[in-house]
Amino acid sequence: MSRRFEADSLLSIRHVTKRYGDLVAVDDVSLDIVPGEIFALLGPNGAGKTTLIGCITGMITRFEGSVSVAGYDVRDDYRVTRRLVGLVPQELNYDAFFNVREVLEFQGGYFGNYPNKERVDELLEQFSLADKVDQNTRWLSGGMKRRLMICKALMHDPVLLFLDEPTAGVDVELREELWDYVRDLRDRGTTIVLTTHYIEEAEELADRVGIINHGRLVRVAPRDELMAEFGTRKVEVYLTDDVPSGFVASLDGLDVEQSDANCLSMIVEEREVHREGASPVEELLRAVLDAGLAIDYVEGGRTSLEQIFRELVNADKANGANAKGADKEGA
Ligand SMILES: Nc1ncnc2c1ncn2[C@@H]1O[C@H](COP(=O)(O)OP(=O)(O)OP(=O)(O)O)[C@@H](O)[C@H]1O
Repeated sequence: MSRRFEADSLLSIRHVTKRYGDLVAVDDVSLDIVPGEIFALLGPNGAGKTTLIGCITGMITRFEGSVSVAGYDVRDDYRVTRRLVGLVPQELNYDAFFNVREVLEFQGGYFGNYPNKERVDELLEQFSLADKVDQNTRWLSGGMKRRLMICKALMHDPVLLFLDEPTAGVDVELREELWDYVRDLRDRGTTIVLTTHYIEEAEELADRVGIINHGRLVRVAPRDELMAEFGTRKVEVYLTDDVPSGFVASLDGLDVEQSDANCLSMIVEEREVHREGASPVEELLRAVLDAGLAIDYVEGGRTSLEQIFRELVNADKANGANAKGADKEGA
């Protein structure tokens, strides 16, 4: 059994490529997942997220490159890595005729752990399902079903948990509830990789974000770094009266627009907000007050990862187009 485990990398993905005929679903992906982090793999439909997870969790075994968990190769040492990894797939994956306890006990059985009443009770308690233990799974609410799937994936106490689109199609309230459970899991020591379409989900939960498009990892960065690099803030200053004519033109060096009769708006890059000295926001407010104008209220918003994501994906497309152009020129 081979084992090369660098302590700062629980999951090590090296040059993984998965082809389906001519389609390259995962294209030369290399990535390390650090113990204790929540990592969000963010990408549009068909980007290759589920395929990449399949290569790690043993659903897909024919791929180029290598993947190891805690130093164990997922193909050579699959018996070990299956115990280290848990997967919550997108679709419901339990027998609808079982009750809650039976679903979990059977799952424990796959890992030689049947019946494990203590583990079942512990998980049901942790995921607020204790009072549903004897309930038929068909009668659980959508949120309870999702929580039961997480419990099922945790029965063998994996160190690394994959959540494939954990909140796809769930309402906002339920999504926030599931986020709390995911954070709690991480706080208890489980390392988490989740895939999502929802930028908001990555922004809320992830320590680091990997953006995947057409099978390629376009960018991996700490969430806050992405926000600082690409994020912008919008500030709107509403005056009690209309903006006097000529006032906007007098704001030298400030990129301010009059977006309504009584409203001045400005887009500020995140790094400008935190620069040394007066920020553009402060300069605008000072100019307004110095001109003797009265402020009714001020509104502010923050651009989400959505915009960052679009910019990166567009940059990737442009690079791809350039590369194609260069290929043609070279041909
Ligand atoms: N078994 C398969 N045979 C052929 N093509 C496949 C197979 N599985 C996936 N694909 C293709 O591989 C590409 C990546 O699919 P994948 O499911 O990994 O994307 P995804 O990012 O998870 O998408 P989604 O967010 O919609 O779940 C898609 O073009 C998909 O059609």
